[in-house]
Amino acid sequence: MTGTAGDRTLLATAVDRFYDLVLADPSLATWFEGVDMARLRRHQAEFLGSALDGGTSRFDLRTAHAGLGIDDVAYDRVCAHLLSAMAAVGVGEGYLRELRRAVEGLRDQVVEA
Ligand code: HEM
Repeated sequence: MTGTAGDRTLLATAVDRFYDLVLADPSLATWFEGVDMARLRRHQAEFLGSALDGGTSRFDLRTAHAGLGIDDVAYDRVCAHLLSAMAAVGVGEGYLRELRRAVEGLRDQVVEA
């Protein structure tokens, strides 16, 4: 999805929308207190643009989330916000299906509680 400049702009828009949804969700907001959100939005867009397209990423998700006590419920909610943000910017069904499968594959690296 992230081959062209247009794709990268779309992804950045989706990531902004994604974190707006996360921060507006009272069951998730506390995890992000004190986090530099501009940096996180940037890093998430970079991560999604590389790792989820089958490439490698400089981010180690296990290390990034270590000690945060993230459980399956929180993980499911974050993934739901990610998918609805992607859908809202007009990403196609096929890509959404791939994305759903890809984020399911990351669960073990993020959930620890
Ligand atoms: C689809 C699953 C997820 C992906 C792909 C993902 C990806 C990332 C990435 C790329 C970073 C930046 C790492 C860095 O800057 O070195 C990050 C940081 C972070 N993530 Fe996630 N994440 C996911 C799920 C979650 C969930 C479920 C939560 C909490 C409910 C969460 C909370 C955080 C927090 C708080 C940080 C910032 C940590 C810090 O800067 O100290 N993430 N995540």
